Amino acid sequence: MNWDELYDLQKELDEKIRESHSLTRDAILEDKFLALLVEVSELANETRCFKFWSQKGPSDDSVILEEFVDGIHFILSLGLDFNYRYKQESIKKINDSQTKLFHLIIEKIYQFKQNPTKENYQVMMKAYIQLGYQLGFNEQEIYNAYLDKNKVNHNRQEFGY
Ligand SMILES: O=c1ccn([C@H]2C[C@H](O)[C@@H](COP(=O)(O)O)O2)c(=O)[nH]1
Repeated sequence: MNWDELYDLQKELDEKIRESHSLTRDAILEDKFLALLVEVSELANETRCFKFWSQKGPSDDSVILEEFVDGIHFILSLGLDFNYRYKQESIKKINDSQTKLFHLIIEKIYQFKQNPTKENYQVMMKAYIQLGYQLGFNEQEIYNAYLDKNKVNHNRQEFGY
């Protein structure tokens, strides 16, 4: 994965959003953390992994992948706010349930919010990618879906989302 390319694309999008809504980084930081938590919850909702009361299966992979890359957007964006970049690490697929991995990523997001170090940023992104792998996506799929959604986000800003 070419992470530098993704950070550069995210930077362009974030700048466009901040400029068109006349916002500063500081003013939106708390909202951005909440946005990330909401995206993680929307993702969980599409997987339906926690719906022990229901027989219905998960949404289509394309829907789940789009939700997943919404979260990637916000994690990249937080990296830009703190001037951190995720360094590619080898990630082993672990056998924990999806529910466990959702709890783990939520913990790591709060850990980073409370103590925004470079190490905690790395751990947060790693936990998120691990979740993506567990959901069945590979790097190439995540990369392509990020590019597609980034374009959608640019269009939305141009057409008054
Ligand atoms: O500063 C921002 C604000 C939003 N988004 C992107 C991330 C998600 O892909 C999308 C969220 O859009 P909703 O569909 O949840 O409105 O916007 C950014 O990349 N940067």
